[in-house]
Amino acid sequence: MAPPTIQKFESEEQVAVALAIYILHLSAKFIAANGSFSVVLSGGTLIDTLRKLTEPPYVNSIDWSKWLIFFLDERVVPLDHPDSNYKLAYDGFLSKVPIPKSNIYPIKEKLSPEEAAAEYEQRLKHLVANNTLKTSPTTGFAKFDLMLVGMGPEGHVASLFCWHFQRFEKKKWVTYITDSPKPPPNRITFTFPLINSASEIAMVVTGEDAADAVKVALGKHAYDYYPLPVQKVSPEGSLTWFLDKEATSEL
Ligand SMILES: O=C1O[C@H](COP(=O)(O)O)[C@@H](O)[C@H](O)[C@H]1O
Repeated sequence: MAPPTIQKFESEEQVAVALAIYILHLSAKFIAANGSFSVVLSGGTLIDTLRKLTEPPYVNSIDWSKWLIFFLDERVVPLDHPDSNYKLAYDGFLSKVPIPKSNIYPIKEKLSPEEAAAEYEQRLKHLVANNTLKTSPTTGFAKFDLMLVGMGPEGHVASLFCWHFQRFEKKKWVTYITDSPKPPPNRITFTFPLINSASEIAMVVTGEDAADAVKVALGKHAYDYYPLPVQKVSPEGSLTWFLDKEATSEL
């Protein structure tokens, strides 16, 4: 992987603007090259940081009809449950932009975590087989154009947590967890081989709660040891960090 690009901003508002410009350019680039733009959303604070995309001039400058939306991780709850990442994304972002409903891929409801993970993985493999999604020639996993990745204050990404074996998964594309340390306990999540097959990853991290984990991931001794899931984010494409002043306060 090429060294990550680290972009630091004075405020979360500036992060939101820079992120909108970055996504706008990638959207145009991938649509021109492939006719579509596959985007993977995290939940959490990321969704609010996408707000500029729903406003002029950005909202009118994007060909939303070509976007395909996937979920990096999901809580195994009904899609209208307050804990659902789909509901968070729908209320805060997807309902405000004209992405066709058939281009949005939420998890299937009423399945166990294990079944929901297997079903989502099968659906991704089907989309690769019918050329809706690309494959990484290096890893054989699906190759998404852009993953928008948030980070929890203790350094988790997606639903891949410290001290949980899912972060070492090598074969599955999507796995599950039934004892998430952050509620709710039942979740499905993309695995690191799938995450790291992406063309572009944006790590979007704001707020002082994240400062300690940012120090471990990006500070002077960052590469001496690898205790945090976020340190395993290492795509075959490009990695860009979007950080506000508070998140970098320990660097
Ligand atoms: O539980 C989750 O947490 C992470 C981080 O959320 P944040 O609120 O600290 O930004 C999020 O990226 C993930 O999608 C979500 O399920």
